[in-house]
Amino acid sequence: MQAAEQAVFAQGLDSFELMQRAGDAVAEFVHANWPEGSIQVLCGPGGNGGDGFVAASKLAKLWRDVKVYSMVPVAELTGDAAKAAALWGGPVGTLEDAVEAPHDLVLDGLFGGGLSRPLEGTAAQLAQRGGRVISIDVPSGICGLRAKPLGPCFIAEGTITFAALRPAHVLRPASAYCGNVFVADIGVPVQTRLMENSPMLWLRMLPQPGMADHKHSRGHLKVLSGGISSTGAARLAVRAGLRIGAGLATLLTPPSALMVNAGQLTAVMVKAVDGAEELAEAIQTASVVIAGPGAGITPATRANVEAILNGPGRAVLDADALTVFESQQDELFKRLRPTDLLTPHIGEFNRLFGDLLETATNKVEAVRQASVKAGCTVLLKGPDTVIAQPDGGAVVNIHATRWLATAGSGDVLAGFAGGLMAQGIDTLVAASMAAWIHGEAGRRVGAGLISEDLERQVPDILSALHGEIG
Ligand SMILES: NC(=O)C1=CN([C@@H]2O[C@H](COP(=O)(O)OP(=O)(O)OC[C@H]3O[C@@H](n4cnc5c(N)ncnc54)[C@H](OP(=O)(O)O)[C@@H]3O)[C@@H](O)[C@H]2O)[C@@H](O)CC1
Ligand SMILES: [K+]
Repeated sequence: MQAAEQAVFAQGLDSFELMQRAGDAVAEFVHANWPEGSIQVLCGPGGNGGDGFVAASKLAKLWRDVKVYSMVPVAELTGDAAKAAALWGGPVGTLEDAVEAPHDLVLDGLFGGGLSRPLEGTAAQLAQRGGRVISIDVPSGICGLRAKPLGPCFIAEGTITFAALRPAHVLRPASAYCGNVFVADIGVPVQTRLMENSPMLWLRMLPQPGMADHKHSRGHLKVLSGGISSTGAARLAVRAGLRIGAGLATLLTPPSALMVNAGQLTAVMVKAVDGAEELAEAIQTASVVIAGPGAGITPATRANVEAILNGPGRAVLDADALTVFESQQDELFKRLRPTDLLTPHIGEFNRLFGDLLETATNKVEAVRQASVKAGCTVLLKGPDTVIAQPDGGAVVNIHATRWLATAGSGDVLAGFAGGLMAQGIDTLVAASMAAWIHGEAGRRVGAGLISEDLERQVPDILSALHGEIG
């Protein structure tokens, strides 16, 4: 049982009342989205099956052609599931009966939050049968908390869950089995610390200049360039940061790469810095400094990161700025400030945080634990990008496209985050905005995307978002 639900029961709200609300919401979800066809309702032995019985009763009242199959004989059901089964006045078949029975849709109410082991026997056979499935809470066979299948599992077109998303609804591999996920409000006052990224979370905080603003009041982003043969990554980041609204953007470059950088930048300023001491001086006026893209895994990069973390601006550390601390993570962690941001991909994450992805319950927990270790916000890039801050707040971004898996894509993301942070946005919020806008830009470009294309999508995306605000 979810902690929030337990809290509600402690307040005296009846668990069967919740089950009835859940089952009614399931029926409405099914009827609204799959208005035609006969429905085979599969009910398990616990609460998930109870929801199935309630939903079946309601769907029958909506004149739907419903047949119900229960994993255990109704007489053996106990508690709320037994009460729910009593609401259903029609015949109840066995799961074996369901295997060959004709139907158009399956409503999967076999197991939800109480799945404790892989599906076996007829349940496993039904899961692997194929066909159109709508799942209650999670597709049966998926562990909602660990966000992965325990064995055979249903593949749903749609999943309806209650009160709040579970990790399985947004994290791979489980999310791939859920189809479209709908969260029904059943009156549980949830204070979830896990959110799916969406403009709804942050639209009103999206920065836009006021009439009295000028370039100096909109934040100064500084990005550290790599050496002469690896300058492109930092340019991608700095242009992305300027485009997303930082008032000023400066590329800090080794003197040897000054000409190559200066030759390719116009609105972005370019300043030569030779070594960590000069860097420390150059970042005194920075709101945010980005380091890592193209930096190189060298003692110089490490000295530069240390200088940045001693400076006044917030830091966005990516790529080599993370890898350079591979065998001395604590040297990095002790310097990070709570408002800094790390943006590792999975390899960089493992180098910094060891086997957290293996040992934590799920990816969200792994990134939460990483953010506690680091003492700042951590964004783990992937098809399900997870952003977490040390107090447990976490956002998962699934607004993306596979075309974003290309060179330089992460540098642009770091630039978006840094550019938003430079405008004064809270780190977790800025990272969430950046991840969503990055995904949206990728979707707009689609096939053939190269990272240079992403920043060019920003004006239209920002206009659309600001249009929503009015
Ligand atoms: N909590 C609430 O307030 C609300 C909850 N709601 C609903 O309740 C659901 C959670 O209910 P639940 O806790 O009864 O768990 P559920 O998944 O139905 O079944 C557990 C049973 O299955 C058994 N079992 C497990 N794995 C098995 C396997 N592989 N093969 C065979 N058996 C297996 C397990 O047995 P055991 O592990 O003890 O041996 C136990 O008997 C939740 O997902 C939502 O739909 C809504 O009504 C809203 C209000
Ligand atoms: K289910």
